[in-house]
Amino acid sequence: MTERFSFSLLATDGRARRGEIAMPRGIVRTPAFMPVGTAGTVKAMYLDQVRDLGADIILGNVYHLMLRPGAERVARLGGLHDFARWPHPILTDSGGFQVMSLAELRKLDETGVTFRSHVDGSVHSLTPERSIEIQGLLDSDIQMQLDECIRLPAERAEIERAMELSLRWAERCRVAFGDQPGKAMFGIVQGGDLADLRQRSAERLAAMDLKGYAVGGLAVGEPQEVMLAILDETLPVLPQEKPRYLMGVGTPDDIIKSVARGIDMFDCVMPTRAGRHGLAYTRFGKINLKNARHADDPRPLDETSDCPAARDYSRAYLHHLVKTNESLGGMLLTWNNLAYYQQLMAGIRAAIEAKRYDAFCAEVTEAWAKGDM
Ligand SMILES: CNc1nc2c(CC[C@H]3O[C@H](OC)[C@H](OC)[C@@H](OC)[C@@H]3OC)c3nc(N)[nH]c(=O)c3cc2[nH]1
Repeated sequence: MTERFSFSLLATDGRARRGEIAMPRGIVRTPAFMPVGTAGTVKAMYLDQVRDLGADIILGNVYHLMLRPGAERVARLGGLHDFARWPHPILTDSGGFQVMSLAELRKLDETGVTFRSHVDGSVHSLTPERSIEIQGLLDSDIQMQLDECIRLPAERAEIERAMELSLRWAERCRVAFGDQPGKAMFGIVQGGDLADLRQRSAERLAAMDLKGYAVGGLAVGEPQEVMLAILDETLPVLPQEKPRYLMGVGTPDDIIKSVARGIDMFDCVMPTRAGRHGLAYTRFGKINLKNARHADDPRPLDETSDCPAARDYSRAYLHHLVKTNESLGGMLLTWNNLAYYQQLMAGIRAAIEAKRYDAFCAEVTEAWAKGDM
């Protein structure tokens, strides 16, 4: 067991990287998909199941947890790991994105952001220092800086203002985080869709010598090719020996294309949220179990899978559960979807080790296109 946070590159294949993040609570195999555990729970899953699927790390969220049950209360109860019974690594987002997307009546200035809770209208404020303090109270292993993620399209002046503010907040978070050898604080690259601002943001964050870097401001509705072009411009400026985390991404296709450009970590609500809405992610692409064509189909989603939700239940039964809005429908499809995402990540890691990543991408893309009619 290691006392220090460290990242090691084990293999590369082109710009794709196979690595490991080591910290006191465990090892994260990269490229990694991090199930979203917003309020200390991966919705519709037992965390033992999440672990059994191969997840090395899950996400938590300052915004949700500071509102309910409150960061000081979680700290009094032993921190998020004890509270949620997840003894492995946890990464927490800083709350900035959620304030901009969920809260009402918010005011943002140099000091931070003041907002009304979307839950009960109570007024709260988040500064860089308070966000890091909350993440410390949660005992989070990887803490994100407070940043301002703006919606695209936006004027250059607005993108530059938010990017520069996020850089000043990164420095304040770095000071507030201090020296915690077993934990990490990641900076978040902003700069919208403007290559020169993205590179300036990445260079200034790289100069802060942080333990890892996220690429933010993406997966906010822009076309995939715009996202990938921004990665092509931004990643070469970030240090090769530090982990890179693409926030909020994405579909299986987003993931394989972003790994090819040098991303190590991903998070996305898609597999869990889609599962609750009747959508299954499989080796054959997406299957919408609401569709009547499944009503008499005795086949499981994927008889070759080692996940019971994919292997042991007929599509007819899953269709029935989804149509009758039974809780078990969302539970089984979430289980299936997270299993598929972790199987995809395991395949990605093995392909990079075997230096056959391009062939792997061609194989999975062909299988998605062929479907399973
Ligand atoms: C979807 N596209 C997407 N998500 C971005 C998140 C939030 C990730 C966040 O996205 C949900 O919150 C809303 C998740 O909860 C539902 C959070 O999980 C705990 C997750 O935290 C890492 C970003 N967070 C920050 N701090 N900065 C960003 O620029 C940014 C960009 C994102 N794009």
